[in-house]
This record gives sequence, C-alpha cells and structure tokens, in this order.
Amino acid sequence: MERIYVAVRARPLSPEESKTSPWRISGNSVYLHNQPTKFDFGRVFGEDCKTVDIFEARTKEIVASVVRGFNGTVFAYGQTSSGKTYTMRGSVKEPGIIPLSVLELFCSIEKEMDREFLVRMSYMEIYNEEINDLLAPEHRKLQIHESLERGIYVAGLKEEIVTSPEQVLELVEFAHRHIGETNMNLYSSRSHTIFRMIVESRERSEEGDSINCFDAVRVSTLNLVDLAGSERVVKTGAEGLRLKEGSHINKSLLTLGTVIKKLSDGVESQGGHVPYRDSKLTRILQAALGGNANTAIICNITLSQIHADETKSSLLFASRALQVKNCACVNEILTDAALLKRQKKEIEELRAKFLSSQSEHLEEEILNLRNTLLQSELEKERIALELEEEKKAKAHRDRRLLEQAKKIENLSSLILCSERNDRTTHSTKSNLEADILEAIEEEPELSLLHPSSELVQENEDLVDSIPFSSSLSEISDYTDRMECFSLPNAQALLNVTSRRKKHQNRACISLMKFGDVKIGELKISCSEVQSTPIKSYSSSLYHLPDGASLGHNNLTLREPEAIIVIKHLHEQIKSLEVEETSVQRNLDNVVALATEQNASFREKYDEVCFFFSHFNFVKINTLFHETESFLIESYLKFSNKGDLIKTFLIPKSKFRNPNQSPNPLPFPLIAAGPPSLFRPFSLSNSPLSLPNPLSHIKSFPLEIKPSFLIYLSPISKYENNFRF
Ligand SMILES: Nc1ncnc2c1ncn2[C@@H]1O[C@H](COP(=O)(O)OP(=O)(O)OP(=O)(O)O)[C@@H](O)[C@H]1O
Repeated sequence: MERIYVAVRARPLSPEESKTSPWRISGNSVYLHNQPTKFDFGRVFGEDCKTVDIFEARTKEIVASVVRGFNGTVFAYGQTSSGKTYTMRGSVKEPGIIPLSVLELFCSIEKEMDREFLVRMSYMEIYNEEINDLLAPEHRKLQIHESLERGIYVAGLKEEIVTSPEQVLELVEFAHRHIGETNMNLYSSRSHTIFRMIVESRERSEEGDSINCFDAVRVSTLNLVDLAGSERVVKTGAEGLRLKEGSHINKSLLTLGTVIKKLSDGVESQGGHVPYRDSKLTRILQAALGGNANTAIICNITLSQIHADETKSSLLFASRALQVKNCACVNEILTDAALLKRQKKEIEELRAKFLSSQSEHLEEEILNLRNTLLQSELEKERIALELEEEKKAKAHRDRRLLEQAKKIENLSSLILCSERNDRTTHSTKSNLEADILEAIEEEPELSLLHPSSELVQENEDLVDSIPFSSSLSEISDYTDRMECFSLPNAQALLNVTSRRKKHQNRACISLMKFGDVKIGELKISCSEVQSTPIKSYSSSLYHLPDGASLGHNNLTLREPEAIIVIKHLHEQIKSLEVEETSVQRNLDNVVALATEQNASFREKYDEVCFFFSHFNFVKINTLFHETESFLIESYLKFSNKGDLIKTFLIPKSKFRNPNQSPNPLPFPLIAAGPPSLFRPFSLSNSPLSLPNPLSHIKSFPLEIKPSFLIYLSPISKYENNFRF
C-alpha cells in the first residue's frame, strides 16, 4: 500500500497580486500568514519552479513503473486559471507533464532490451458528463464498461498505436478539447481531459524461438488528467452554456472531492460505499484513486488574495488526497499457453529447489555417516587397544593356566583312582563295614578324608559370590580368582589322595593283621595251655576269650580244664579262619565288580571319546537344571552353523557344577560357565593347541545361544592318561 503522492504548485503572480498575497510557502508547507493552519505536502513548488522539476519529483518514476507493467495516474487539480493546463500540456517554452512523460516512456521502453512493447494512446474528454474521443471527434458520448479482463474501460474509444514521442505529441497537438472564454481564463478548459498511454509488453523471444518466450502480456496504463477548474459563477461571469459547463465541472469535482474524502477516511477498506459512479470522472479514474495504480496529484493553486478561498479549498482537497492509499501491482494478461508455460516454469523451479534441498539433505546425511564412520574408527582403535591389553593379560593367564593344565592332568588321574577306591570300599562295605569301623574306632586317625567335598565346597562358595551380570573387569577379576580357587593345588590333592589311599590300605592291612595276630595269639595261647602243668585255678579264669589273661605264666590249669580251653581256642581259630576266607571271598567279589564296572565305564568312555574327539563344543540346556540330569547338546566343533549333532543326558550327580573341581565329568573339562563368565581353562598357545572358544561364542547362532557352556578337550590327547 502506498499513499497518493501530492505536490502543490503555485502559479506565478503578477506584481500586484504578489503584494496582496496572504499565502506564504515555507519548505513543503503552505499557510496563510495570519493563520496558524499549515498545509504540509510531499513537495510544494513555488512560482519559480519548472514543470520539469515537478515531473522529476514523482511523475518520472510513475512513468517508468508503467513501462514495467504498473498502472500510473497523474492529474492536475485546481481552480480555474491556476495553471493546470499549463502544467500538464506545457507551453512552447516549457514542456508540460504530458510531453515529458511521453518522452520518458519511450526512453524507458528503449532501455528494456529483453521485452518487446506495443504502445497505444487515447485521448478523451468528459464534457458535460459526456465522454468524447479527442482522437476521433465523431466518437461522442461514449459509454463506460467494466469487464473482468479489461476492468473499467470506455467502449469505442479510439486507441492509436504509437511508436514515437513525436507521433504522440502530434496527435495530442491536434486533439481539440472544449475550451471557452471566461472572465478568469481566456482559454478556460470546459472539460476534463484524460490522456492515456496503454503500454503492452512481453518478453522478447529469440528469432524463430517463439516456444521459449512467454505469452504473458503486461498491460499497463498511464493516465495524465487535466481537470477542468472549479469555478464560481460570480467570478467567471458564466451564463448560459458556460454556466451549464461550470455546473457539470463543479459537480464532477465535488464527487471527486467526496471520493477522496471517503478514501482518506478509510471507508472503502471498511467495506463502505465510495461513490465512484456518481461522476464519469471518478468512474474512469476509479482504479487510479483507490486501487491498482501509482497516483500523483499536482494541486495547482493561486496565491493571490482574491482566490484565497478557492486555494484553501484546493489545499484541503490535496490534504485529504494525501491520506489515500493505493496498491499498485503488475497487470499481466495470460493466455492459456502462457499459463501453461508459466506453470511449467514454476514446476521446474520447484523441482530444482526440491533437488537442491534433497542434495543438501543427502550431503547432510553423508556428513552424518562420515561422522559415524569416524566415531566407529575411533571406537575400533579403542577396542584394539583394549584387545592388546587383554592379550597381554591373557598371555599372563596362559602361563598360569599352562601350569594348572598340567596339574589337571595329574589330578584327573588321581581323582579317578580315588573314586575307584571309593567305589570299591563302598561295595565291600556290606561285609567289611563292621570290621573297618571297628578298626577306625581303634585308630581314629584312619578316618577317611573327602578331598573333593572339601574343594568343591570352597569353589561353590566362590561361584555363588559372582554376580551374573558382571562387567568385563569384574569378570576378569572373578576369573582370576576362579583360576586360583577352582583348580585344587596338585600337590595338595596328591597328598590328600595319597593319604586317603594310605589310610584305606592301612585299614585293610590293619584288619588283616588284626585277624592274623589274633589267630597267632590264640595258637600261642593254645600251645602255652598245652605245655603248662595243670594247676589249681580260679573259675573266673575260664571266661575266654581273654588273651591277656592267658599269657600269665603263673596260671596253673588242671588237664580236663586245659583240654576244654584248647578246644575252645581251636574253635575260635577255626572260626577266625572261616571269617578270613569269607573276607578274602568278599574282596575277590569287590575286585570282580570293580573290573566289571571298569569295563562298563570304558564302553561309555569310548562313546564319549567318539563324540568329543569330534564335537567338543556343547551346550547345557538350562531347562533341565531342575531335573535329575542335564541335557547336553553337542554341536559341530567350532562350526559357525552350530549344527546340533547329538543330545545326551548326564546325571546331575556327575555334573553338579562344571566349575567344581575335581571334574565331575568322565572326560577332561577345559572350560565351563555361562557365556558371560565363560573362561577357557586352556588357551590357544597352550600345548593342547586348542583354539580359544571365546572367539566362537559370538558366531554361535542366536537360536541356539547356549545358556551354559562347557568346553571339552579333544579326548585323544588325554586318552593315555585317562583312567577310570
Ligand atoms: N507556471 C506558470 N508559468 C507561466 N504561466 C503560467 C503558469 N501557470 C499558468 N500560467 C498561465 O496562466 C494562464 C492560465 O493557465 P491555465 O490555462 O493553465 O489554467 P487552468 O488551470 O488550466 O485554467 P482552466 O481550469 O480554466 O483551464 C495561462 O495563460 C498560462 O499560460
């Protein structure tokens, strides 16, 4: 929105008029010298100003905008004889706004190299509220029409195509408006004239390339309006025809004043009625006054004393016009083809924009990916460093594990031998239990030790103390501890096992010795009794067996009594010999049973060897933890596929806890535990040359991810050392 530009031009006064003029001009203000009221405008041009200055101030710019497609209107307003016609048409000496604008228009067109123009002109007058064509005098009483395409237009008005300023000015020169002589002006304008330049333009196309050019045509109009001056009958002395002309002039100017007042009060913007149709002048200038146009009003005034009231009235009108705002825009007419091309161009522009924004998005994505890559590389480096440290730590552990692996070999055989002894002992218990217990009672130090339970208890306590979801460092720490505690000290176990064997042997030997000694003692007693003369004796001495009392040399027995004693002793000897035979038989049975069990175990062992020499990665199904046996699923050795090969059950009694020591399984145990705590007991650089099972856990398919792993050594390497 832009305000209407209003400039004031004061006509030169005669010396007499100047003396009595009550008006003063100061800057851009006009005021009566004895009144405080001031009229301020965009520009106030004094008596000495040139029309070209007024043109330069604003009109020139309006003309240039017309060439660019905006509507423009400049009109001169003022009382009769104030210099309106002089300003608009000029004189021989001083060109007016019309010739200056025409020259400027063609000059501007010449500068627009990329557009081609078609300029037409029309010239009309509104005389007594009738529109006459000044270029075609026969065209009279033309009607005003309005259409969507053309807006408000005068039907039948001749539009002359013009190609040069001279052509235009010549046409203007020969156009004859209504003028008449009044008391105030020898050549008083009796009509409002509207000089119109219609400028059409479109983009200039390359020769023979009409497809690329737009069919959009800009059509703009420059209206240069020379209004008839308001007049007072008393001053003009008009009568008859002049009076009628004056009446129409005043009426149309009054409507113009009303329209300007309403527009300045904002009536139109509030949806109120603006009486454009009340006069042909306002109707034709409707777009210029309150619509799509850059508008300038040159208010011509006379500063003489006798026209002070009219001047005041003109200044009031000009002040109101200052408040009016217009909104000028480019007027473009689009054909269907032009519309299509315009839309195509818009689509192409949007597509280009979209692609550009997309490429920006892609660039952003690439940047993000690069950042991610950088981060992962940094992470990789960090992990590599950690891995290096881990390798060092592992090497350290390997050394320790190597030592312990050797201990395991010894322990495995020792423990298994120990178990066999246990079985043998338990099997013969039915027969020997009483004697052994008796021997133990006599020799408390013979009580059997249970190294496995001692060691198991120690390790169970440690395993239970490990949190399931531990950090790597914690796990490592625990693992170190496990390594320290899970494997029994070989020497200690050896001592324990040896002590156990020793005690068991001692128990058997003691038992045997006990029987032999007893028989021997009885035989000695018997021979002593036979060789001792029969003496008197106390009956209490016959209470046998009591070897201690039999050894008294001072005892004397009578013959019959001695015979009885000897008999009794013989019976005892016989009974002991029978008992000895029975013990020997039982021992033989036990040995036979052990041999049989050994053979059975050997069979199982061979079966296990078969699987575990090929498939040594197994999974223990947790579902069976609560049952009597573990379900062990064996998978192809270190296969990425992890194909299930065979499942078999191991009694729980055989496998209470894989971390326990001694190994409860009938095959060497290398590693065991839940995946999070899975630690190999033997590593790749050990003499066993086993790959590190940890590296294969990740490659285990998810669906068979083991909840508990045990890792068994290839049996063949242990076969020679493995004994039941
Ligand atoms: N700035 C000026 N310099 C010299 N002469 C001027 C100037 N303005 C007006 N005149 C002279 O004053 C007289 C009246 O001017 P003009 O005809 O332009 O008035 P007008 O406002 O058009 O009157 P009307 O409304 O009656 O047509 C003319 O003789 C004109 O030459």
